[in-house]
Amino acid sequence: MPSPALLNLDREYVLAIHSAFPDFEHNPVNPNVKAVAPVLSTVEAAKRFAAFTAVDRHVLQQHKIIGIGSGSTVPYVVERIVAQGEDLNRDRVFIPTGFQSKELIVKANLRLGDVDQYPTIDVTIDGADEVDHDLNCIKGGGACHLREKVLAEAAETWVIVADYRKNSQVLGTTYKAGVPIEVAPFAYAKLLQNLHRLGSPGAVLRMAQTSKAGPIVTDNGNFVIDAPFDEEWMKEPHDLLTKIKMLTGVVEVGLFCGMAEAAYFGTADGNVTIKWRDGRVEKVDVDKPASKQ
Ligand SMILES: O=C[C@H](O)[C@H](O)[C@H](O)COP(=O)(O)O
Repeated sequence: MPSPALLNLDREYVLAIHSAFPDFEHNPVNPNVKAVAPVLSTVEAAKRFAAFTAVDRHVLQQHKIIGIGSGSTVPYVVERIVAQGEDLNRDRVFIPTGFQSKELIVKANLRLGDVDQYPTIDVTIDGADEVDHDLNCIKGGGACHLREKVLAEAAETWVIVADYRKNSQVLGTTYKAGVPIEVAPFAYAKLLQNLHRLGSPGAVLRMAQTSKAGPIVTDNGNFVIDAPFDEEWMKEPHDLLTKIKMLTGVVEVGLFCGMAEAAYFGTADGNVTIKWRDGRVEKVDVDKPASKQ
């Protein structure tokens, strides 16, 4: 297993540099070489601490089939898994939730598999757009939620990693774009009408932002509708999920309810808050060895 010192060194470095030079960006590859690309802001450092801590606790020696989720925190998950060493990773198979995670797995020289070969996964670690007090999540900001939900269901343990901005009481507090809904393309207009009638007058088809005219198309060839609902709806995400899922033409809804074992949030001060399924909230000081927490 990687040395905790790897994590500690980075934390001290990031905090020291950020207090002295608030605009300084951290190079996680080699802190002494500032020009060599990727750089870490406070938010990026938070994502990395969350990902590292979650991998250390949940991707264990006995785990051989591992799901890799999507989003901006997941590259750090792969970084930490790679740091566990070739001996451990040689016998493992990694299942992606989409194009991004497939690329991460392949580029890290890890063995790629698919969920149709491995319908039971030891552990899947994934990002989220927002997580509520009960570990219900909004996912699908990157349009990956269909595959993500299949891998979440397939996993014996499903764990979320994110930075502090995603940690909420009620879904929709910080992620305002609405509930991502993957839909069959030919059904989108009827579904927009039905969603407006259900209680989301602001529901819209998600359009490509750059380099493509028209709607975004998912890895599965479908469209995505973003449907904002008010707080009363979002307080009961499972009811909302059930209602949306019943609409004909819906492929999958980006509400993940009652699925997570734990959510790891990197905090702005360089530590990690863990919210567990049973309601416990644990603060992890990444400077201290696990035995002293
Ligand atoms: O479809 C995308 C996934 O659900 C992502 O896990 C989610 O959008 C979080 O992504 P990010 O970490 O980039 O905000």
